[in-house]
Amino acid sequence: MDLKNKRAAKWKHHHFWVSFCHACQGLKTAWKEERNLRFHSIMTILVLLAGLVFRVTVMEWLWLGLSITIVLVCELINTAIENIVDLIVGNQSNKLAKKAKDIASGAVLVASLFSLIVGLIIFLPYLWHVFFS
Ligand SMILES: Nc1ncnc2c1ncn2[C@@H]1O[C@H](COP(=O)(O)OP(=O)(O)OP(=O)(O)O)[C@@H](O)[C@H]1O
Repeated sequence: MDLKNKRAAKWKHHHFWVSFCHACQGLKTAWKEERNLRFHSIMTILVLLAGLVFRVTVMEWLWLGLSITIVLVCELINTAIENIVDLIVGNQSNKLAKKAKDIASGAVLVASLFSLIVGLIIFLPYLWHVFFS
């Protein structure tokens, strides 16, 4: 094993709970550092409350759950990509860094638009019922 592989092996943990704690630490860091993630999390809580208030069906819960999960996962991957790009280029302006970050943000945008459409399809009929019937 060469020096590089030995160093990599130092960080390797094969215990499930150690990996689980690292994943939780990652969520905590992302929550602390990413304003957008906090915004999406607050939206998630509002959507879950709306689901409870309107007593949405099981199928609707599944679509809401899928939409929320896709947005949060994209936001976490976007954050990881931003950190990797910053690690590589630091404070320097770089065309490829911009491209990578913009594309990662694009993924969050696509997921958010999908969630918005799902939310409108599910909640508009309930709102219509409350206000117009
Ligand atoms: N090193 C860089 N070189 C050139 N442009 C950059 C660089 N870093 C960031 N940018 C540009 O600035 C934008 C914002 O980058 P930043 O790292 O602040 O992410 P952010 O504001 O957290 O983005 P997001 O809203 O997607 O989470 C990027 O999408 C990119 O267009």
